[in-house]
Amino acid sequence: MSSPVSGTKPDPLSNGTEFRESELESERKYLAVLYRHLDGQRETTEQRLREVLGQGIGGTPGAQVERDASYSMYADRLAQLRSVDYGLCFGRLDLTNDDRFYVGRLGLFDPANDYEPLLVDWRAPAAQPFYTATAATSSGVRRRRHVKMRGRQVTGIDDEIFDLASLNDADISTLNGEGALLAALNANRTGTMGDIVATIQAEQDAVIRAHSDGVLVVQGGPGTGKTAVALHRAAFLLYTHRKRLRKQGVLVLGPNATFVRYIADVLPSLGETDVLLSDLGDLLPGLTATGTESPKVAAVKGRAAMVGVLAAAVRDRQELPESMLEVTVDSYPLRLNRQTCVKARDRARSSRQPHNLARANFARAIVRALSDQYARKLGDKFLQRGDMEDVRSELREDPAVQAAINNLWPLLTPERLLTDLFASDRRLQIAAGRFSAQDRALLRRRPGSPWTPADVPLLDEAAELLGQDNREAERQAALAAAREVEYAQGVLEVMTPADHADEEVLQAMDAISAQQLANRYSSKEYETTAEKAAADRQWTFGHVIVDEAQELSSMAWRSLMRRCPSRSMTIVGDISQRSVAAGAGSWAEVLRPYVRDRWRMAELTVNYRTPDEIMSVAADVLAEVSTDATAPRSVRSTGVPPWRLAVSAATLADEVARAVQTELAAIGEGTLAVIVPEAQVGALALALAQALPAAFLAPKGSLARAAVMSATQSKGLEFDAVVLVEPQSIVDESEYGWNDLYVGMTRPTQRLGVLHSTPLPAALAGLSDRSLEPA
Ligand SMILES: Nc1ncnc2c1ncn2[C@@H]1O[C@H](COP(=O)(O)OP(=O)(O)OP(=O)(O)O)[C@@H](O)[C@H]1O
Repeated sequence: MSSPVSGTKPDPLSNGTEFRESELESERKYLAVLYRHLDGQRETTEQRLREVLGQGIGGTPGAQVERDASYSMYADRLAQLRSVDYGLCFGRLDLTNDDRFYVGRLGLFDPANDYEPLLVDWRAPAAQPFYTATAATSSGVRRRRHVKMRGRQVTGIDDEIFDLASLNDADISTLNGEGALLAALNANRTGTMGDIVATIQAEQDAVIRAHSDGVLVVQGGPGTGKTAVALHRAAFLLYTHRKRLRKQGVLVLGPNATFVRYIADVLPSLGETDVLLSDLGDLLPGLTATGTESPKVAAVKGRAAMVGVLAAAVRDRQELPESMLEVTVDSYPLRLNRQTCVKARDRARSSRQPHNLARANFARAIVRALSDQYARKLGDKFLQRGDMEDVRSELREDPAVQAAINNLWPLLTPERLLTDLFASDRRLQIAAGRFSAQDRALLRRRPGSPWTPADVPLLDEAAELLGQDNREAERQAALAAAREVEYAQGVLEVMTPADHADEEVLQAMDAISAQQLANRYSSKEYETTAEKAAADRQWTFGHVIVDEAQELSSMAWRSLMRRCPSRSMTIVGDISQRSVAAGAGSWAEVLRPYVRDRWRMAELTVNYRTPDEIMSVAADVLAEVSTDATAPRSVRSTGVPPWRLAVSAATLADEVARAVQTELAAIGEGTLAVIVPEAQVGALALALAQALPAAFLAPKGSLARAAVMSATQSKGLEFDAVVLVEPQSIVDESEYGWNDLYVGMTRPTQRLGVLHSTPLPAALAGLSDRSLEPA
């Protein structure tokens, strides 16, 4: 087995049991000290938080701001202190200059001893050698120790000694550099991703700690830790640039809601709770895109040319009357001819403002034209200077005038624009005339049907083109704020009964104004940056991380880039795992419109998930995807060959159920996926839920041990065992069928079995034939 983990092997002849025991004992004592400090800090922080919350309300606005800042500081610190209990400390570095320090999930200092560091945060520069030291470049490290914990108990230690000359027999008894990594990789999966903070490898560490300027692309095959690295990078950047990023926020974008749920625990386990995790379908505030559609439709919606289509669709809504439009005001018939409307429209368009904002210019020109006529009807020689302004404002409010303006230049929401466009052949013909009739037909959508993830970048683009007239929203917000103050006034009056109006006694009214009380209880005061960002479509983030980035369409990239004008981005993906036509053909092609060639790339080359036996067959499938691509090197082997079994179509569901049972028994506690052609997901999910309810159905709130899904749905996830069904159909089902098969085959951490009723693709010849095995 080859491994990127450095270190020397234990000498089986040495017997350093005593040394090992005494080292274990001393680590237990040290960890007990760390937990005492952790508990102490929790208590102090809880106390401070209670004090802030219990502080007399009121004071100057400055004091209030200060109190709110203290509140969020203590609340964040408490969340962090509570999140690190599990695996608080996982390593120790002994340096050649005899210094020693412990590495863990957060930094702890000893206030009684001049704030000496007791535990170094894994993200601090001092901790880096814990991840990067090798025998060749030891960076002054003599020993790297992995401390294994269960709950708060130290259960073991593994050492690597880099200064081989100093190695003694006792040292040898604690040696086993790869132990921690292999234990982590061999462990059964739980269904949600865990952090890898104790075992980050050197090539991953380089990506995690890379500087945050500009665009960094992280390309790596399946299982190379791209997702893990992306999440740890978010934690690292928040630690290193906390002030800036806390204010601006960090966005982590995943491919779908299942994936976002799968990774949701990692950052909190690292003490970071203020990162916005989202998928494309959830990127617009107030809208969840739950609809599904064929990849062909998504591909058309994802084209860069949709920018022009939407711009044309907006222009199409800035209409002109055929010849003459009659508007009756106060029973006077007023007329708008086409020429007047053309002028008003040109003037509004030349303001270069978005549609909804430019509407005011259009309305002004129309009202002016109508009021001139109206004044003439009234007899303008009787009008005084200044009367004209009154006439205009009267006309502006007149329902007939408003209806005329609305017809010619309607206020539009993004949803309205897209609904109308996709519901009408005529509108589509006007806006998307350059698309083929077939592609235009793919864009047709029944009004009211749910929005899909591919609609989201279009709605976002539409929102940009339309702009938002915030005046009404601001008016409503001011009204709501006034209502809050009024309510607070009422509360204060109740707290200050009239018959106790003793001047000497401090009453609530003296301590706080209604305005302050209203602010104090407005929930917005305590919103986190992630919450604020999630609620604001126009929020721009300090750093954006995109996972499975090969799946994003041109339109999705536009939406994303809009959210990150600084272009401080980490883009993580694998071109070979692309499964949609709208996705990326190459990173250069995707990034050129935004940063030209000013981006850098890091590659991850070691597969920590898929065992060597499975990966060598998957590599033959990868050769069908691309002759240039190289499969990542597996870090471990299991000795279990992946298998295949030919079955008849009639018995397929029964055979799959049987295979699932055998595989579940083989993996003990772990998780299993049945990966099937898209068209068979529904039928097989039903059959398996009936045949094996205990495995496929979970009580509410917990995860089932086994699930049926398509290869595309399995992207980014992993399972201890995978039963893959009808690989040839998976290949045939889509333009990117080989990519999908490659994704499906690289999901297992332990075992893979393939069942087929149609002939196997030749690339799977490396599977061992289970039907030849003795029963
Ligand atoms: N240094 C490490 N120590 C322990 N586990 C690791 C390490 N690096 C990666 N892993 C584990 O390997 C598995 C694969 O990692 P991850 O899902 O991040 O890979 P990926 O490159 O995103 O894969 P894919 O592209 O196939 O979705 C995860 O279980 C992850 O926790």
